Amino acid sequence: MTSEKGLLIVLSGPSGVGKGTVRKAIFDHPDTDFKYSISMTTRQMREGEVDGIDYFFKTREEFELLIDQDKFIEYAEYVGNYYGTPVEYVEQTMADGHDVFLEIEVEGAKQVREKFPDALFIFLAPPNLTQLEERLVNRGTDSPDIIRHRIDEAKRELKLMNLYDYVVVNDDVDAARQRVQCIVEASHMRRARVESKLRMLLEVNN
Ligand SMILES: Nc1ncnc2c1ncn2[C@@H]1O[C@H](COP(=O)(O)OP(=O)(O)OP(=O)(O)O)[C@@H](O)[C@H]1O
Ligand SMILES: Nc1nc2c(ncn2[C@@H]2O[C@H](COP(=O)(O)O)[C@@H](O)[C@H]2O)c(=O)[nH]1
Repeated sequence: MTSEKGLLIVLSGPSGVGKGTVRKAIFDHPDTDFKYSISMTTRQMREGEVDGIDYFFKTREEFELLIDQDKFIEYAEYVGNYYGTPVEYVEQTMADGHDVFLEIEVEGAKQVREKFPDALFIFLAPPNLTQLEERLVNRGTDSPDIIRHRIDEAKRELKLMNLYDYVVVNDDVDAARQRVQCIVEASHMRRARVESKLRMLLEVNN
């Protein structure tokens, strides 16, 4: 990495598209050296989830206090629960020179874009809506009502994919993992080129 500050990588997309699955494949891969920002949420813990690993689970009161204290770089209310990205971890980790990876929904990504215009925004898209619904049903974590709500949200979110730097279709987990890693690598190369050009220009002007 040539930049002192790490890159902020935002992976977003509708619920059930496979963001968590692709993220796990990325972090299980030996080439990956970025850090994952664990979000806070007020939703109920699912079977198998661990506090502090999957999320930091908070009550609504705790979360709202953190909002008042400006402790999030972004937060959103999604299908009845709050989700947010803790500011301290992200800023400190990037300042230490590490890339930070966020896996968040679309409204939160919009807020990150306003605060971090240099971040890299990747939209993970499903091959189609039928497969998206099948994935949510097969995952078996949500009631039919919640799945309907998430699909309604997905229809709205899919219309916003053109606001992203890249769209990756998750037709296959390993292929999607490779595409995301490639996009991050290309982004680093581009940053390095721009920085070296800038250095040259500054030398010429001095
Ligand atoms: N490429 C794929 N092909 C088939 N199934 C997939 C693929 N990617 C993920 N899945 C499955 O789809 C389901 C949803 O995946 P996952 O939980 O990773 O989605 P998500 O986008 O993180 O959802 P949420 O936003 O609700 O957390 C899981 O059961 C997962 O195993
Ligand atoms: N805006 C944010 N969205 C987040 C964050 N962490 C997770 N998420 C997204 O919420 C939905 C629902 O998640 P689930 O675990 O209940 O299925 C999903 O799209 C997540 O990516 C966050 O910090 N901010």
